[in-house]
Amino acid sequence: MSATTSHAILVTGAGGQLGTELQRCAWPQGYEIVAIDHDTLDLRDSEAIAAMVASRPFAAVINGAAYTAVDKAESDVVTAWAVNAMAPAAFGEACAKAGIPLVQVSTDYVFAGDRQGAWEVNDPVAPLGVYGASKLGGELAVRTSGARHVIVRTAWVVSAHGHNFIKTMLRLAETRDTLSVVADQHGAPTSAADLANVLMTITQRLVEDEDAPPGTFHFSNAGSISWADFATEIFRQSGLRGGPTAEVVPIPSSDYPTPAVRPANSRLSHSAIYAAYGIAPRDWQAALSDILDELIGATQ
Ligand SMILES: NC(=O)C1=CN([C@@H]2O[C@H](COP(=O)(O)OP(=O)(O)OC[C@H]3O[C@@H](n4cnc5c(N)ncnc54)[C@H](OP(=O)(O)O)[C@@H]3O)[C@@H](O)[C@H]2O)C=CC1
Ligand SMILES: Cc1cn([C@H]2C[C@H](O)[C@@H](COP(=O)(O)OP(=O)(O)O[C@H]3O[C@@H](C)C(=O)[C@@H](O)[C@H]3O)O2)c(=O)[nH]c1=O
Ligand SMILES: [Mg+2]
Repeated sequence: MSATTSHAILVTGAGGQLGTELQRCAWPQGYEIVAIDHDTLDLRDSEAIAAMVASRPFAAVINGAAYTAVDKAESDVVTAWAVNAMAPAAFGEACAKAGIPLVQVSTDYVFAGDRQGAWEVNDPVAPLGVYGASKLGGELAVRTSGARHVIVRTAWVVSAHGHNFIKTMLRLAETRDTLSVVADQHGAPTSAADLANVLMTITQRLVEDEDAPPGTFHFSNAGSISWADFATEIFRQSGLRGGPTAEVVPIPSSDYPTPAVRPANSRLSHSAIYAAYGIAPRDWQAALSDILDELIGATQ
């Protein structure tokens, strides 16, 4: 730790979308981000998690890692629960012992998506698949761990890095003229960079202000669209940059069978995060534009 560092923040998922962006954030002076990847710490190892948290005087932990392969989780239940539920439990226990706050990230997939309107933080959860259920297990473990904590549920995370819907669409468009995309699942995308900034703000508050509001919050970019709408705008903005384009054919989910069932309504209300932290998201189109600037280059 350098002489000027007073707050070391342990971040998991260093190689993932969120972990990458957390390392790119403009953290305030005095903060040091200790970002660890899968090779450094396997989250299936609860004892290794405890040892890592106790290894130096961290000021907070952000658990940005997760088992995010939604379909694969359906047939890899034990690993999904180990990473998404048991690891947060181990972080909760270790953070409670160390007396430091834990920031956990969760998902819209804890909801069944069977109602209209945006989901509020206290709405009833009823995950449709193993991924959502295991993430809910992680939420419950953190809530009951005794650690001071914030849980941020987000949705449809995208960035210029890692695996995500934008990169999949651009890759498929390289070889196909038309793409069939589901039009009956609604939500809003979330820029991993915007989410990282939100988690930075909340973590800083938790570290510096013991009265910072704990609990569960929702964050995504602003808007309400279907995956087909998202794909259409990806190709419109990609085309403006000379990038790949394809015609999007809207289809029902029944025409795109997958092992895991996805919620029809993933819209997340921002009222709680605004009330507690004054955080209001920008529109998803602006966030998409920044990501395509990075992936393809700025508009000519
Ligand atoms: N992606 C999305 O659309 C959404 C994500 N979220 C949540 O946001 C958070 C961040 O997601 P995102 O950045 O997109 O996820 P990514 O899939 O991009 O990254 C997850 C990271 O977790 C790591 N990881 C997985 N298993 C282990 C393990 N056993 N030990 C150590 N590390 C492991 C992965 O490493 P490796 O690849 O080496 O296994 C990867 O670097 C997660 O909590 C996720 O559940 C919520 C809603 C939507
Ligand atoms: C590639 C493709 C996907 N789809 C559909 C499948 C799915 O319903 C939707 C999005 O595809 P994805 O593979 O990105 O879906 P998925 O991996 O389920 O995305 C989810 O990931 C987890 C980690 C979360 O927490 C969620 O918020 C959500 O972002 O688009 C098509 O209709 N056509 C296509 O060509
Ligand atoms: Mg996926």
